[in-house]
Amino acid sequence: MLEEENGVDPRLQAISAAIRVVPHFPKPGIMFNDITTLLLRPKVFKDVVEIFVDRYRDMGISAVAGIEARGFIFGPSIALGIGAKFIPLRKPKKLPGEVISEAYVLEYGTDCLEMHVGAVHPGERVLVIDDLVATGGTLCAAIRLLGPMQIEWKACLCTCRVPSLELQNQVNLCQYSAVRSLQANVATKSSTHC
Ligand SMILES: O=P(O)(O)OC[C@H]1O[C@H](OP(=O)(O)OP(=O)(O)O)[C@H](O)[C@@H]1O
Ligand SMILES: Nc1ncnc2[nH]cnc12
Repeated sequence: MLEEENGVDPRLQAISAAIRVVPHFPKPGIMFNDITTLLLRPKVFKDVVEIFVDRYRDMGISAVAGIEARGFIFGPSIALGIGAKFIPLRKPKKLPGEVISEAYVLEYGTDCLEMHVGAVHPGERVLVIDDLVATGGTLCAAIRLLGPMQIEWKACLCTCRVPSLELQNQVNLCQYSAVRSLQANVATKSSTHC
């Protein structure tokens, strides 16, 4: 478990500091949170995975769904750490089998997520992983995609939250965690509905 100083996990500061913020990328006005700088620091990268593995192991989670592309960086390690399968939620026209799709609006564009039919079964406990939440549009799309599957439980995890943006209402109703949030601390919101 975590060694804590004043109730705050000391790893969180290092995780927050390792994420580079690049102004005006990919468009003027966007403060881009670049997690590639975190990936260059193996200890910090490992800490991110371990924080989520520690939190979600032994909770009967059978599947981790990672959102392309950056959810593929953290998701598989977390899945292996908790002994779950990994389900890629991919961008359009990448999956060869029968898919279900969900379109969504981003801070700087629009996109769509797809999942193979049969990847998850009713009653499974599923964790959704991405690198960060900005407007929450992507997480909402993942939740909408998984919604009809009648899964028992879902949570959305991210390494950081872009603090200047208001989350879409649906994400505020989701359970999500952000290592870096307004307080540069772990933020967790819970609800049974999304
Ligand atoms: O909360 P939101 O406003 O939806 O934004 C967050 C999403 O945006 C980024 O991905 P992006 O769509 O840029 O794709 P990428 O992972 O392929 O770079 C990020 O990895 C999240 O998936
Ligand atoms: N501000 C941001 N930084 C990094 N990735 C993002 N995806 C959407 N908004 C983003």
